[in-house]
Amino acid sequence: MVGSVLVGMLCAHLLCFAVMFLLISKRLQGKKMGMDFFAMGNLLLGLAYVLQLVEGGPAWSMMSVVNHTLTLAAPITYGLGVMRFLGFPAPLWRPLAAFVLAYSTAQALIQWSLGPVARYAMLSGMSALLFLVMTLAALYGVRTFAKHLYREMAFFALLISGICILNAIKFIRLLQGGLEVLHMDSSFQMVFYIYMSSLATVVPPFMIWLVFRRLTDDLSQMAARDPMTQLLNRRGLSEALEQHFNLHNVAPAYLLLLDVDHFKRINDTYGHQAGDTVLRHVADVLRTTVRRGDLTGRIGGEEFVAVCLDSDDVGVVQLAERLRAAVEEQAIHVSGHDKPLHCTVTIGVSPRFANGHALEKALRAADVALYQGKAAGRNRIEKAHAFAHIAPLPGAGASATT
Ligand SMILES: Nc1nc2c(ncn2[C@@H]2O[C@H](COP(=O)(O)OP(=O)(O)OP(=O)(O)O)[C@@H](O)[C@H]2O)c(=O)[nH]1
Repeated sequence: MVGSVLVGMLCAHLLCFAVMFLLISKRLQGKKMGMDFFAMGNLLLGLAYVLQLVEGGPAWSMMSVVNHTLTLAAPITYGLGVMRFLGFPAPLWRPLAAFVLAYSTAQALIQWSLGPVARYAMLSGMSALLFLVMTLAALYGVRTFAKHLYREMAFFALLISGICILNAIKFIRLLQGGLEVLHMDSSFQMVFYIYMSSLATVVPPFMIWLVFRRLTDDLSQMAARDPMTQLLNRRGLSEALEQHFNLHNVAPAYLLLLDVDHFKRINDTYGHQAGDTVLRHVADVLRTTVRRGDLTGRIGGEEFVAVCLDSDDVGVVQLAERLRAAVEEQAIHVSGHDKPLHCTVTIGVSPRFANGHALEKALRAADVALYQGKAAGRNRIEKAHAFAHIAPLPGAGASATT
């Protein structure tokens, strides 16, 4: 009786959260983050437990075959959902259909050749194996593809390793004691159902938390980046610099302000779309030319920024020269035009500065140098005077610059 109540509650949890996952996945539209798969997984497992309740105990029937197949199809679907969440393009229907066919056939063969105990043991053994693979994948993910979800993946691995262990114990007990073990009110089954009910209560809010985290991460990424080039915007640069200087003992930085020469002429001659292609090209050059760890941004129409971290007066000018030469040398292919375009940039270099608050001052200093570079003929590098010679921005406090 108690066993049936536990299984009934488990069904209710699974099916309710299946509906919730489905509603969330509908809301997420294009980027469902595996929520539709989790809804399907919960539905399959919920239905499997409904069948178990209806059956009452071990039996050889179509219902039992379907029950076993659904019980294993659910973790496969969850696994595929986790892959989706992590950004791998996992398909659902084909692997699921292939599994349903293969496992239903295997059940018939095992039942006829080895008997019912072997069929139930196969279910527990396969479940233990599947959850073991999922636990190992989660642990592997902690060190590799899901490093940013370190705590979440470790917690997930802990939870599912519990089901793995319980199924492994059930497998052994089935082989030793036969189908008696599966009696709904046996103490082992009670522990099993209580653990499953706890999981069915804990895991869905946990998954929803993961989606929420991903969405808020995406939002802050969007707020910090320029949508056209995916470089940092002014806000993103400021935050990244703050973070950099919050680390102890970091060397001062330099700011390079790049402006595409005669960009209005490019727009006017080739059109706005060609202008956008040129901007994306300059962004790519910037991204690929700076050192790993340096910051790159777009702060206005055709104005770009590189913040050179951990360098010196000679190194920063070398970087500026590399950037200038790379932009000048590379041809830009624009759709609708046979001949590739060429463009140049003028670069203003700020004096070095040592805290995140100095960004505005550094921009101002680099801008003055840039203006001088434009006046001197463009396609060149101009290094700023010391900050002391630059008129302070309205409202800017004294910054610890060097
Ligand atoms: N295609 C495109 N054009 C933009 C974008 N943002 C600003 N612009 C254009 O960039 C041009 C900037 O022109 P100016 O400020 O006169 O500078 P310039 O022509 O590059 O001249 P110099 O900087 O003096 O060499 C303007 O025509 C803007 O309309 C953008 O996102 N895409």
